[in-house]
Amino acid sequence: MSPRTPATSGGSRIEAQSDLGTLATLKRGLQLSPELRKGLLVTALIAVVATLGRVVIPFVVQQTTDNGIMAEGGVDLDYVLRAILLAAGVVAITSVAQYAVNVRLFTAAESGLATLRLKAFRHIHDLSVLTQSTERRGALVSRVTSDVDTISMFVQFGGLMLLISTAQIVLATILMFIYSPALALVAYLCLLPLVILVRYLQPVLGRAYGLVRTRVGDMLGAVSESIVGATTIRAYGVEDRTAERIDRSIEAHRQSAIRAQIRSVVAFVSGQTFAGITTAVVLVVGTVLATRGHLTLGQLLAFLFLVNLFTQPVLMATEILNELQNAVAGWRRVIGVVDTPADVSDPGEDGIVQERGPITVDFEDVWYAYPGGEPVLRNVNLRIEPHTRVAIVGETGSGKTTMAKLLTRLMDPAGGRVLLDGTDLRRIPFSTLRRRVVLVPQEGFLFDQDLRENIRFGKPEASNEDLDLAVTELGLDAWVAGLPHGLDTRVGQRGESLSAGERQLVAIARAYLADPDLLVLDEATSAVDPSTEVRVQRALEGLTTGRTSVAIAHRLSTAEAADMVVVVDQGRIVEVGHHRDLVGQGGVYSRMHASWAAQRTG
Ligand SMILES: Nc1ncnc2c1ncn2[C@@H]1O[C@H](COP(=O)(O)OP(=O)(O)OP(=O)(O)O)[C@@H](O)[C@H]1O
Repeated sequence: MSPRTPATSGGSRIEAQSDLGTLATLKRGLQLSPELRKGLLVTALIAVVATLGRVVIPFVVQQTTDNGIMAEGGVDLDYVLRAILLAAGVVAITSVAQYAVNVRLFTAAESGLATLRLKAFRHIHDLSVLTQSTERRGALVSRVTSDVDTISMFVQFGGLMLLISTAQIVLATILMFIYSPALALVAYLCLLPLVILVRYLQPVLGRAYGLVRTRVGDMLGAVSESIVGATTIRAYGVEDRTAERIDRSIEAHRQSAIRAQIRSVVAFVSGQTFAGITTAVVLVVGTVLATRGHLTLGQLLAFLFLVNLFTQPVLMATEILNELQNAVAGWRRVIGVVDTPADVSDPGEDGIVQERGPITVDFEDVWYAYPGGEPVLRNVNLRIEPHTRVAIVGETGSGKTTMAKLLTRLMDPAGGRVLLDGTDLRRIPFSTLRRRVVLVPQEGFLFDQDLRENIRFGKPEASNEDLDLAVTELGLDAWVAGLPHGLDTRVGQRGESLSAGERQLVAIARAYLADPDLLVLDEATSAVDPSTEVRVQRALEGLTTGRTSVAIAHRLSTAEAADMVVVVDQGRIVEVGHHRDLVGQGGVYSRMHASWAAQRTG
């Protein structure tokens, strides 16, 4: 990429939904959940058996009427009895078959959708932090929970109905044409408007249900954001405004749901009407044909049953289409996640595995721009030798954190390369990279477990002895001993029962246990009390000693203690050197340092 063209890179957006058509969506959905396809043919065959039973009943009615009740020489009771027994047997077989179809679909649906959930969750983790942040967390959660549920509902109910209905229509049609092609044609003609209506309503319903799914996502997004940000909301007394936002999203969902339901009710009622008309017309035409001798009484009765068998699925079709549209909308949104390309991809086995040891870092003509924005890093060239403590300083928004994100490969540069021991980061497998490079963010995330497990995140296989040793070496033993249950003290959700400074200590201990070759530190800006500050500084000292480290320094005391200070200004490196030398140069750093020193003494 030419350095002169504004470089935009990183984070592909998570699609609100994939733009695949209905059939393509179903195909991709089945591809993602192979369990849904497995054994489908057998299930379809059992469904045919289940339907066969339903079609046999009108046939038995016709036979019983024509050859039993209307038999020449009076009612043939023996014949009627045998026919009833046959019908009972068929009903029993039908029930067993229907049960089997249900269970098979149910099992396939649950297994297939569990796979889909798993794929979606894994993929969300593969996406860069930038891509993830294009969507609110709650909305992402809704994609793997409620959207997948709509698919499940369709596969379990709609799928069954679809299989049975198709078989029912085919078998009923065959029997109708055998009895009377003319009357069968009449029935078909009557139902034609209904088929046209269903085709017209399908896209309308699709759009309506797509909107409902989007609104569910919005609603969950608003609610989860308000829960996560509860402290800030309370602190600024903006509960009313937040409640209004949630009310609005709930109201928008209510309206879209009602609109979709009204459309589906219209579809259902029109279906009912056409079905009624069909039965009436068949009855009238059938009676005329019967009186003229073209149809027996038994055939006419059977026809009425068959018309019912025929209209039922067409009626159900609107409901099945509802569910299908709902499921397709859900599928599209899940596929939108799964098919978002991972912009930061793991080279895996094709990558270059590196041994642990002293590490050299190079930024080679690195450019970066957040999607749609101006470059925030331009032409960055930097070499960091092994065992060097580097402090990156600069005004807020100058691009320091962006450098850290590129260095830990949370994002890839738009231009240029970041190299570890001469190898492009993009060619190093994640497993190697995560072992060699560790980022200590400003606010490390603590899980609702005890301190021990939180620290162990740095190295899951670490023993309790390793943990105790790490705590002692970092000079944290006195602090741990002062906690109610020592290392077994629970930290609460996101570490809320610890102070900001204590959370930093846990993050430092975690990184120490991980023992990386390169440490990237985003220095915390939150103020902590003096005694914790001393502890944090001591622990940081222990953590960075003998290691290559890059600290995004918010306190210039960190820069004073560093081996090398890198000064960033508006996305460019403007000065590099030791604190001592830079202060004397009268440049950006010396001005920053002078104002910082004045603030401290003032
Ligand atoms: N996710 C993002 N999307 C779009 N722009 C971003 C994003 N993150 C940062 N920026 C922009 O990129 C520029 C550099 O940001 P960066 O976080 O690297 O600055 P910084 O020097 O670390 O600032 P600070 O000292 O305040 O942490 C800023 O102008 C910021 O607004």
